Amino acid sequence: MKGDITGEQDIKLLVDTFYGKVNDDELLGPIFNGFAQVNWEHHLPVMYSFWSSVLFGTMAYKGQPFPKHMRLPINRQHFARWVELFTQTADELFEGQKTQELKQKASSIAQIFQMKMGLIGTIGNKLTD
Ligand code: HEM
Repeated sequence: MKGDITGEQDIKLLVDTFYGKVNDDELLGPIFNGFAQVNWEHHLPVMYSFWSSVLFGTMAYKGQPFPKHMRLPINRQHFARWVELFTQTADELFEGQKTQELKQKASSIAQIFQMKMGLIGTIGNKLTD
């Protein structure tokens, strides 16, 4: 039986598994590894601290997530794939209240990013395809 997300080890497993899928994905892989040339040794620990701050209020993450996304060549399809892979990863590994919270936070942050980028209007109200 799957358990819920309870601490740092679970977050590490989630993040590592998720970015493993991102790397293999034909839509998202080239954004991270081609366009943005992400340094994974740096990015993964940043993401551990981001999610532990969001889920457990650890305040380990001090950055500002949105600006890094502003200039990426991404549209609603990229965000839909990101959310799909993230949700899939969470459901494969965990279940429970924190897991629900995680998936909900991820999709609402994805919505906020898309609104700030002008890709969608208010939630669920698309401006363009
Ligand atoms: C199409 C969707 C997305 C793409 C292609 C994407 C791509 C990226 C890239 C290229 C970086 C910069 C890595 C670096 O070189 O430092 C980054 C950073 C980050 N992303 Fe995303 N991202 C996406 C969606 C999201 C979403 C939905 C979230 C939150 C739920 C998120 C959270 C973050 C955070 C916290 C950082 C670290 C910012 C920092 O350095 O402080 N991303 N992302």
